[in-house]
Amino acid sequence: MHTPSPVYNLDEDDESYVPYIPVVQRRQEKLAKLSSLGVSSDKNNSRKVQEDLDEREDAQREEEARREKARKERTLLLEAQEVHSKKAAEDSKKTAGEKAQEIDAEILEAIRSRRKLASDMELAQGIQYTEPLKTSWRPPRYIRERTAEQDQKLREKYHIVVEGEDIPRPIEHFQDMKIPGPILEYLRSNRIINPTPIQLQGIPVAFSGRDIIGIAFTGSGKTLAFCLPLIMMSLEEEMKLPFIRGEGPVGIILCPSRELANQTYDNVVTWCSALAKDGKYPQLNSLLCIGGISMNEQSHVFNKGLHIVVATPGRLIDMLEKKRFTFNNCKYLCMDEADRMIDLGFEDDNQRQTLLFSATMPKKIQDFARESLIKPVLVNVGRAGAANLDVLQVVEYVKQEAKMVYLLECLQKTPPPVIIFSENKNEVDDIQEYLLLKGVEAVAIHGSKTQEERRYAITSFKSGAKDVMVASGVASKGLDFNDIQHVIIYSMPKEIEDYVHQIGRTGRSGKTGIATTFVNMNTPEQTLLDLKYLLLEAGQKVPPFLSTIEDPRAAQTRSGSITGCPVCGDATLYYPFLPLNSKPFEMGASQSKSDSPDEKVFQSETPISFSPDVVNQLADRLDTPETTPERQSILDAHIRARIRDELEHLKRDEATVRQEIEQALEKENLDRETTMAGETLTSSSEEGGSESTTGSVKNSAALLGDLEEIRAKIERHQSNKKSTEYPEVEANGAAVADCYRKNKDQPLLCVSEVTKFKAAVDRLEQASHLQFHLDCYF
Ligand SMILES: Nc1ncnc2c1ncn2[C@@H]1O[C@H](COP(=O)(O)OP(=O)(O)OP(=O)(O)O)[C@@H](O)[C@H]1O
Repeated sequence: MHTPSPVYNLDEDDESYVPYIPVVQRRQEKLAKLSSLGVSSDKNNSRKVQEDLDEREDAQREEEARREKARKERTLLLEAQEVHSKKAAEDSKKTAGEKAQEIDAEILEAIRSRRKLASDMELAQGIQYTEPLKTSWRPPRYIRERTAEQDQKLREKYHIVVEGEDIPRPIEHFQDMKIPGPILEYLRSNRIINPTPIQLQGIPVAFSGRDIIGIAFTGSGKTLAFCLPLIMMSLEEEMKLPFIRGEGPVGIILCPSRELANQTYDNVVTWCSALAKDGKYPQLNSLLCIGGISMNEQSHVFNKGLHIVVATPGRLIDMLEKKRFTFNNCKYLCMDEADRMIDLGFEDDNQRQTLLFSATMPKKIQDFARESLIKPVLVNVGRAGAANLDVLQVVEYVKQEAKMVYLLECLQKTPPPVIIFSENKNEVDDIQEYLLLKGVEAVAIHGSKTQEERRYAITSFKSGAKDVMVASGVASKGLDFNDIQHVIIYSMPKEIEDYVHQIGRTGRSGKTGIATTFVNMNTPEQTLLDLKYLLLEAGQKVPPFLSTIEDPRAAQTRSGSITGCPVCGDATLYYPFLPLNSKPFEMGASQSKSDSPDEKVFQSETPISFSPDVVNQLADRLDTPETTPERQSILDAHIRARIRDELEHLKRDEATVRQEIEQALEKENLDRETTMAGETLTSSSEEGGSESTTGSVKNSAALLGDLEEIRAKIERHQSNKKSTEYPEVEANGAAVADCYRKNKDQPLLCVSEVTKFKAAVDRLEQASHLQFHLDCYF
């Protein structure tokens, strides 16, 4: 059978025929459609976005232009004010401690980031010198044969403190230092006969090729201590093989100001000329390398070999960059007033001796220097940063608007020459102008004056043609003018080190001088505190407005984080360095008796406490007393005078206390008798009869505790065998103990009497403690 073939009706459904499209294909088509729709909407979107962006860019551009315009219109002053107020707002949120920490961190970071005093070549080649420079100098035999104890005795005699390995011996006479005869003669003709303490230890150290950190007070002869070794080293080199053009320098002395460099250069030239004068020794050539002068003027020096360069950092770096000279032969680098380190980036690989000298040297710089130098010797005459004791320091409160007028009055304290310091250049000009108007022969010097003006000011003042020099900080470091009688600090510098340098322009090389400082509301409190401590340390009078300033850090002392006595660490005592009852110098009528700071301090019942800094300063001071026996005796006299005053006060106090105690006891007995009599008379049950008594007396147990404490103190005081050497203190102690014993069995004292009694004993203990240590050390 035949199966019919399928019939397809092609015509019928032709129109409505929809060919089959697989699902996958359909989905793809749909997706394509959707995505094409999407693209077009994306296109629309992106156009929109682009427009937005353009708009935004335009707005930004406009804003930028507006800001630029505003920036141009704004003065620097406004910007500075803004930055300042922003910083002030930030600062106000910080505590004093945080601020101090920040400053410390900044200093440390600055120091850390500086390279050590090694040359580029040394650093690149990894060369590290570990031994000091070798020199041919040796002290005479009799000095070499001295024992270490003898050396130490000599140092003690001159109050020199040394630190370091294998320290060269001190030498008491210039002749024994093997200094050439012509120089010795020249020094003698200028009344430089015997070395000062910094010289008698510093020069042998430098002659031996050792690195040195030399610290000694202002005007104590540091310049000679570092110039002489360089002259000797140059002489030796020149005598070995004469220098020719392009050779040298042998050494360099870096100074912080042009004026100081000039002065040091003059000294070097004079000493070198004295050396060459009789033809026995060659002429050594020196170059002054400072800003503000044309180096071509010194082309004659460049034409010969160069031995010594005295420079300020900026010009020196400039000269090195221009390769006017190199450090290929440089063996000696000295930084005068080295309380700021600089990095010169030497490019040679010479071994070199480094010397740092200053009257003030922050501990951090000392530490850094010790790390950077090779087996350095620290020669310390007096505490770094301490004021020269030959300067009488007077601090006066003068209102800002009254300063100028008072200045005239102040100038009459001494005859000329007088230096007036101000921190502000405009103020320097104003003061000079005012003085000139008043007929005072005054010159002025500050950083904005031309080199010619600066030179004129210095020379006319030095020669005595002008009586007064008004100066900004520029002239404060190192400048040595003849016999300045009086330094007036018109505006107190912020840094106490600067103050030390400024007052140090007077009282030089053993002479005495006066420094008057104006302070007022504008002086920052921290500066005033530093000043107060410095005055205390130097045994000077502290005016009332300074003595009442509280040290915020003192709270730390009270909280026990700082020990009381810097010598023995007795934490039970606050260490009132001195209650200032003495007047080492009488300064006429500048202060009336009624507002004497001394009384104010003494009246205060709370012991004076000191900041860590001061405690350290005191410790340093006790460890490193002053230089010469004369200075020592001045210091001793001041301190002893104060202690005597303190003891007098104590005695007076004690007598009053005793009298008051007796009166209190009498009153007590009387009250008791009256009460008892009243009780007997009334025979009533009233218990309020003795209320007046019980109200005024302290609980017996507590009182006994107080008395026990007093007794323990007195016993401790008396059992201190060494204190028996001080009969005054001892007698006082005995008197108080007696008073205690007398009242021991009748512990019904008024609370206020006990408090007074305790305070007297405390003060007695402080005084005896103080005297004990001072006597041990001074
Ligand atoms: N051995 C000495 N005997 C007497 N006078 C000296 C002696 N040495 C230096 N002098 C004189 O002492 C004065 C001060 O010296 P110098 O300028 O070197 O002091 P300084 O310690 O560098 O002071 P400053 O810290 O202020 O720079 C100078 O006039 C100097 O001539």
